[in-house]
Amino acid sequence: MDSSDLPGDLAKMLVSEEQIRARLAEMARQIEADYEGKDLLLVGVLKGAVMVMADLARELKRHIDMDWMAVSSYGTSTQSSGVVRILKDLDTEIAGRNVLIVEDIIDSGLTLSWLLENFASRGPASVEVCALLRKPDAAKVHIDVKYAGFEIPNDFVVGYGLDYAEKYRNLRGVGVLAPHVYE
Ligand SMILES: O=P(O)(O)OC[C@H]1O[C@H](OP(=O)(O)OP(=O)(O)O)[C@H](O)[C@@H]1O
Ligand code: HPA
Ligand SMILES: [Mg+2]
Repeated sequence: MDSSDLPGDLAKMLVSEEQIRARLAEMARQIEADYEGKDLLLVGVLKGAVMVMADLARELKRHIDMDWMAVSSYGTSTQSSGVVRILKDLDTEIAGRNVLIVEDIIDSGLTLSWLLENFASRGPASVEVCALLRKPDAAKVHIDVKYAGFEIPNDFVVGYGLDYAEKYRNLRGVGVLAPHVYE
């Protein structure tokens, strides 16, 4: 599906399915090299990170464990509420583990800053972040991202896991949502 399948809803496409696939493959090679010989637990942040997790995990040619945390701060808005709610906690203990948090996007950074603090208190061996998208101009807090896919402008985007009011997550690429949809 591309913007022509959703006339009017997307102002423009930003990152294509093919660009995402190629970038995730590059990131997977880096991750394989950095964690060679080490245990690795991928933690996906539901729901947005479902697509990134599915594609990144299948690119990795090594054993991994997977777990999920569900948090939400956007709800049906295009602005972060600033309040991160845990909807589902991890199923596994992360004490002593090498954790790689897998995210679709770092926007204000509030979700990850909260998650990193939360995880630090559980005594992991290491915690790093892998995010497909990042909006440098929207950052309210600085997040150290070890694996970053694409830097994008400060517009509300949808697709490849990212939603507006739960819709558009199934688009294969990422595009800017046309303002008339939410204004
Ligand atoms: O850097 P931030 O400004 O905190 O924004 C990033 C977070 O916001 C989105 O989640 P959302 O709260 O929309 O939940 P969802 O993944 O279920 O859509 C996205 O998936 C990130 O987790
Ligand atoms: O631009 C965005 N789009 C969808 N969800 C989001 N969550 C944070 N930023 C965004
Ligand atoms: Mg959302």
